[in-house]
Amino acid sequence: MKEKEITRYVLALDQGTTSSRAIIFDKAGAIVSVAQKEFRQIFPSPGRVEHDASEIWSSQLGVAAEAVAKAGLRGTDIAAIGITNQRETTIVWDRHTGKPVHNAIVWQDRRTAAYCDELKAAGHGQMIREKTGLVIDAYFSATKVKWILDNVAGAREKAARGLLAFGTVDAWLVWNLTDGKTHATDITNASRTMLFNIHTQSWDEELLSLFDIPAAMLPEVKQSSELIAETTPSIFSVTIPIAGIAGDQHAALFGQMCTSPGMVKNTYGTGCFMLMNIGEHPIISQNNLVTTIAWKINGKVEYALEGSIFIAGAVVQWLRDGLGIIRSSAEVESLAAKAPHNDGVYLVPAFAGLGAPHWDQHARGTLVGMTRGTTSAHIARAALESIAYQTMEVLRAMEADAGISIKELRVDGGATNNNLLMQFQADILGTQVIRPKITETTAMGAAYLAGLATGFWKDQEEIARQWQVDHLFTPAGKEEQVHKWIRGWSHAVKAVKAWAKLSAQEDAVVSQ
Ligand SMILES: Nc1ncnc2c1ncn2[C@@H]1O[C@H](COP(=O)(O)OP(=O)(O)O)[C@@H](O)[C@H]1O
Ligand SMILES: O=P(O)(O)OC[C@H](O)CO
Repeated sequence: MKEKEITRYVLALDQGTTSSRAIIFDKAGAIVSVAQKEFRQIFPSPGRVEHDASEIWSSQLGVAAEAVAKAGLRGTDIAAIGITNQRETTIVWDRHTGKPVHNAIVWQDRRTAAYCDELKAAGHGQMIREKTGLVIDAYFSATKVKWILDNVAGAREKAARGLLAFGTVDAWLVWNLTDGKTHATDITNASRTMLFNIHTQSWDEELLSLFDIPAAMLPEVKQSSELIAETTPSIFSVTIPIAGIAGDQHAALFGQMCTSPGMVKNTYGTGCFMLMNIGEHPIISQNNLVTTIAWKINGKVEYALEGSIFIAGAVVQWLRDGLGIIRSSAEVESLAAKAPHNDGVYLVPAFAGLGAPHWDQHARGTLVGMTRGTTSAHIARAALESIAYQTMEVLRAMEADAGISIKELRVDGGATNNNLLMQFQADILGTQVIRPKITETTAMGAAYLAGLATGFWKDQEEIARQWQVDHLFTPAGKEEQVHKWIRGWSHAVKAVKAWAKLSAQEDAVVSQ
């Protein structure tokens, strides 16, 4: 008798800034089950953001088990695991005990901003840009690793003796999934550390020496789609191959099937991250974007241009948790709709400085244009619009760098559920905004990368057929009006920068 074919699945672990998620996909690319757990955001002082790395691991492990159980599956049903993660967030742990020596320093954390200013003043910007594709900013991992080595008692000495390991969140998960047997990251995560040369595709000695980081701490760099390790049997009762890893934005680019040069996606989560596939030849941006590795598959590296916006969906969380004018993120849409126009009110949510294309570490959030008639609806609208305006600035920079006009923007992430925001986005861009049926593109990208490596999916053509449109937002703004709105936004950003400059000058005088 012919043996019944066993249906198998791919498990994606999506470790985000605010929650850990696990999603199981079947061969048709459909979601079979999802489990999610939020974890603690730790704000030790203004500008500092930390996570408890043990909580990252325990929440991720918990949701993985929950997703498998919810789908009624066992470990043997999982063909492969793909990992995708919040990027840049830095963890240093003791190789012997497996315990972190400090809380994870999150990508949003600004504690190394002053040191970054020193690096710029000392003229390292050009060299770092050429080698890593990045601009000097506290956002990337290098200065966070240095901070830990400089500030945790005994850490520098232990690191020099090879007793400490550094990793971004993917490496931390791999270490724990393999019970400390594998210390590895993938090339996309490596490309966000500011220690990795994206041209030679190796850790860079000059950068390691500049930041005084011992090479012995670094993980091995793997492709985004290959057999990286196997999980320790105690987790799922069997060993499962970890066969795909990519930073969340790179995974989303893949999950959106932006696999040809010129294709662009924007993810609207805590922050907004726009990536454009630029193919096999890295372009160094002339417009303050960063160049990053999109993925490495079958020995071939492809690159992307990226614009990172630090505060997007987070501005909605601030309306909910900080101002208390909405009870849930979803409520922002109906509140904003009560104000048909912004009536001149602009919110620039530079709570963690401004990312691309401004890169102003000292900028802070600003609300301008209020009158006695301003209501919470105007503020909600201004908050949503700020997400779209910031996206517009990045898209224009990308068009200038690539020398093309972008005709379609594929979108995903939590805030894309907001139709008012998506329509406004299309209006001010004059570009079609396309929301796919499955907006879990990050997890999907990680699943695809893992499934391709193990032969679960045959090739990229097979998975490209699975991508489907849910909604297409067509620009409907009147040109003159749109120009007026955009002018208002530009003035608001100028105000933020002027304020940041004045406060930086004042700080300098006070500290003299
Ligand atoms: N309907 C909505 N309108 C606007 N923002 C929303 C809406 N629903 C969720 N969000 C925002 O989206 C973010 C969550 O999206 P998600 O993709 O899960 O983010 P992350 O992966 O960064 O944790 C939150 O910041 C939340 O405030
Ligand atoms: O966790 P997200 O989705 O907010 O993404 C975080 C980014 O990877 C930071 O660069």
